Amino acid sequence: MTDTSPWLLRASGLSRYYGNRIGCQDVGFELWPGEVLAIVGESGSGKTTLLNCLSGRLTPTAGVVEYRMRDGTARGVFSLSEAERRFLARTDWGFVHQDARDGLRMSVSAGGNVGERLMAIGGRNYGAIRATALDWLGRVEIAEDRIDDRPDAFSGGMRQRLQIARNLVTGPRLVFMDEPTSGLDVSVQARLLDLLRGLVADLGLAAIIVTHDLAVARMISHRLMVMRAGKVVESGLTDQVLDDPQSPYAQLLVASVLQP
Ligand SMILES: Nc1ncnc2c1ncn2[C@@H]1O[C@H](COP(=O)(O)OP(=O)(O)OP(=O)(O)O)[C@@H](O)[C@H]1O
Repeated sequence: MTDTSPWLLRASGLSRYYGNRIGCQDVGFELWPGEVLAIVGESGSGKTTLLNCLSGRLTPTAGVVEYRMRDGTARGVFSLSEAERRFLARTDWGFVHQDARDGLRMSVSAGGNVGERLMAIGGRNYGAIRATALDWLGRVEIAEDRIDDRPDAFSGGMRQRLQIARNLVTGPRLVFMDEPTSGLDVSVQARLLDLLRGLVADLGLAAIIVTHDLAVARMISHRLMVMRAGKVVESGLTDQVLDDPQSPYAQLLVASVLQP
C-alpha cells in the first residue's frame, strides 16, 4: 500500500550502542522534501552516529529509518537489499564528508570525479558526461581549465566544492553532510556555506547537516535538533531554538556561543 503522507525520511526509536556506551538513543523525527535539518551538539553527543544510522552506513541497535522512494512507497532503509541501498546512495542520496578526501577519488581528475557518478547511473556518452561535469564545476566555482587536474592539486575549499559537485550531479533528493565546512578558513567557510545554501535552495534538496557550529546551522537550516549524550534534548525551527531555547542545555549552548 502506498503511504500518501509527504515526509521524505522518517526515523523512529533510533538507537545505536557501542557495547554499553550510548551513541544515540531513541531518536525520532520526520524530514520533509526540500527541508534542511541541522543536528548540533558538543563533541561526543552522537551527531555522527545518528547521521551514519540515518544514511544507512551504520546499522542501528534498535529503531527504524524509512525513506520515501521516487515511486512514493516508504521503505525501511535497513530492509533494503545491499544492492538497493547502494543504488539509492548513488542516485537519490549524496553524502558530503568533513574531509573531502573521504568523498573524492584523489587519483582521478576533477572531471572524472564528477563524471564517474554519472557513469555509475548509466551515463555512457563521453561528450555529454564531460559537458555535464564542466557545467557542475562551473556551478561550484571551479574554473574550466582545472577539469583535468587531480583533487590533490586543489585547495581545501576547492576540494570541498568538488565533493559537492560530485554529490549533486546525479540530482539527489537528499544529501547528508558531516561538518562540511569545518577545517576551512573562516572566509572560505562563509563562501562555501553561501554556495551550499544557494544550491540546496535552487535544487529543492532536502539535507541533514551535522555541525558543532550554531552559526552554520543558523545560516543553512530550517530546523534544528540539539543533541546531548546521545539524546535529542530540543528540536524546532532553527531561528526559534536559537533565539528562544527552552531546555537548559540548549540555553547553555546558545549562551556559550554568544559570549565574547
Ligand atoms: N566506533 C565507536 N566505538 C565505540 N564508541 C564510539 C564509536 N563511535 C562513537 N562512539 C561513542 O559514541 C558517542 C557519540 O559519538 P559521535 O562520534 O557520534 O559524536 P559526535 O557528536 O559526532 O562527536 P564529534 O563532534 O566529536 O564528531 C561518544 O561517546 C563516542 O565515544
